[in-house]
Amino acid sequence: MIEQDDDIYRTLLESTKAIPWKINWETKAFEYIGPQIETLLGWRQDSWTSAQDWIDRIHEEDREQTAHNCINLCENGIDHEADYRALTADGEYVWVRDVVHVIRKNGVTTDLVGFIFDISERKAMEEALQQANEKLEALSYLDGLTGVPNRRLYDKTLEREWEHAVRTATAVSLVVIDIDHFKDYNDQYGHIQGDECLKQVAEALQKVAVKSTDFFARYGGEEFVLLLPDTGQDAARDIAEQCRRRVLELAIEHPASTAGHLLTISAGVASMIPTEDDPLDDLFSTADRMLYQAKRNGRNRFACSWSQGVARKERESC
Ligand SMILES: Nc1nc2c(ncn2[C@@H]2O[C@H](COP(=O)(O)OP(=O)(O)OP(=O)(O)O)[C@@H](O)[C@H]2O)c(=O)[nH]1
Repeated sequence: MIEQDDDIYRTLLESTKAIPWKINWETKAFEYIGPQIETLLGWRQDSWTSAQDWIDRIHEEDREQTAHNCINLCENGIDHEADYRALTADGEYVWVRDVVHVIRKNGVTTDLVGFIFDISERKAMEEALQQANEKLEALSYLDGLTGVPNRRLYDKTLEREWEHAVRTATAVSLVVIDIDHFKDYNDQYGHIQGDECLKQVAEALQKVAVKSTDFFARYGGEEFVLLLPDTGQDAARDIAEQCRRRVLELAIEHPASTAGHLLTISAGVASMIPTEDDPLDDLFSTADRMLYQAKRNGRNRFACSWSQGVARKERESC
């Protein structure tokens, strides 16, 4: 009767997808492993002789941590699970989950029994999900219309660069750019052509950001920002002038503009060597104030502010 039961248990164990195994903890020898292991990994059932075979067939990157944790937990009599990539006989890897039960006698570990599960499908799904999430995350930092970075990424970048400038006592500059009389452009040509115009302007302005640390973004509406780390007032002024010229060179007709018959931009430039006492908002609010000064003084121009500590110098260019 007992022998018959053994047969039934064996048949049951060997017909499941979970692969049963048993290791003698003292000798570290495999006393049993289900024949399904051959289907999953290609290694013959009788090739699993010792725990070292198991360790050797773990992916190099997972091996040390998996083996170390497992040995530790087994010695302390703690049941556990481990996910790792198992080597197949033809050199591929399959994600598996090992569920380990520790058998102890008088507080000493004697045997381990467990099941190996194929979790490769779930892992593939997790990886696809993670890739989709990363793609979504990247998209969430781009402006849908122009494809350039958006305000969200600008805020993040500004924070990082501001901290860098404070820490290294280096200059940081910001150019805030606004298309002149864009409402009139939309009114004359319609919103769709207005969108096209925004795309063209974004593309032209993005090309001005040549240094790897320069960061260009659409701030919102018809307003763009160019953040220039490690850049003082003279270089920032040159860059603002380049922005103004690049947009003018697009030669987009805008007869309703008071700044000429072509589409133009105005810009405000703020440059500073910030200290810990300066609020982060200072850079934008100063550049924005300079932008409105440029607008007030006739558009198609920029105005600059340079500050270090309490000293502030402002000037206008056209
Ligand atoms: N086509 C289009 N228009 C936009 C978009 N975002 C903002 N605008 C338009 O940009 C215009 C901005 O107008 P205002 O803020 O009055 O400024 P302005 O007409 O450019 O005048 P100044 O800035 O003073 O030179 C508004 O008409 C908005 O509808 C967009 O994504 N597409």
